[in-house]
Amino acid sequence: MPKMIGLTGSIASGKSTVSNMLKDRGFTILDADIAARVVVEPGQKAYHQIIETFGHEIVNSDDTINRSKLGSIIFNDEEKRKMLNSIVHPTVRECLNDWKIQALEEGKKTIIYDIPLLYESNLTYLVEKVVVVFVDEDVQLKRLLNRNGLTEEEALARIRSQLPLREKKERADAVIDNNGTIDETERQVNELITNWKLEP
Ligand SMILES: CC(C)(COP(=O)(O)OP(=O)(O)OC[C@H]1O[C@@H](n2cnc3c(N)ncnc32)[C@H](O)[C@@H]1O)[C@@H](O)C(=O)NCCC(=O)NCCS
Ligand SMILES: Nc1ncnc2c1ncn2[C@@H]1O[C@H](COP(=O)(O)OP(=O)(O)OP(=O)(O)O)[C@@H](O)[C@H]1O
Repeated sequence: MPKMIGLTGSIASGKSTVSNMLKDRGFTILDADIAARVVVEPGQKAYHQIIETFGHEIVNSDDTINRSKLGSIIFNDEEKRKMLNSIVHPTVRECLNDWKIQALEEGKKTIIYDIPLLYESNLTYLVEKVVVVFVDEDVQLKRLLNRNGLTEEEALARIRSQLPLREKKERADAVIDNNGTIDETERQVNELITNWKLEP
């Protein structure tokens, strides 16, 4: 049985940065954000449910979901966020499970779940150990503003829609501090691989 590892953090804390480093070293990453994009493509079950719930105004002219519009609705309204989660999350779990089965068939020694809402959605049962990618809130806000072109108010609403990152840090089996340079983060990723004896 391979080692099952959870990789989490909060919005813009650096999960993708760390998971790309792990991918470069040959590790298999099951990415919940990617799964959440696949399951809302036109024709998929969740796609129709989202339109029934949020209306045709969140559909682009090419029939895809307008993620920016849907984001501005759900990050400002907890009830609507819960509605979207209840549509999307079950199909995300199914998608991740299909990918896991494939990775098992391929004989991988380590399977890494990259799940931003690992703690919020009580998914820790999927993994043996959790690593949290941590940044201070001011760094997180600055990086989120730079990356997504949101207003400060929109960025803060996104940060507050998740469990505080310091609480995730307290629950973690290991923490990667991503406040510093990319090189400093890379060094911690290498240490983690050594300490946990991880092999692809
Ligand atoms: C609202 C949507 C359309 C916004 O899309 P957008 O392309 O702008 O963002 P993206 O999907 O890349 O998500 C960026 C980050 O936002 C955070 N986030 C996304 N959804 C949620 C949510 N429901 N609750 C809290 N944080 C969330 C995560 O940290 C994620 O890494 C999209 O995030 C979505 O469909 N969310 C619901 C599914 C979900 O919960 N995904 C998270 C992993 S399962
Ligand atoms: N150590 C670092 N130094 C400078 N910039 C960084 C560092 N780590 C990440 N970034 C930048 O910060 C932003 C957020 O990082 P990343 O996309 O990896 O976070 P994430 O946790 O995957 O985000 P999300 O959950 O929102 O998708 C990106 O623009 C990334 O290039």
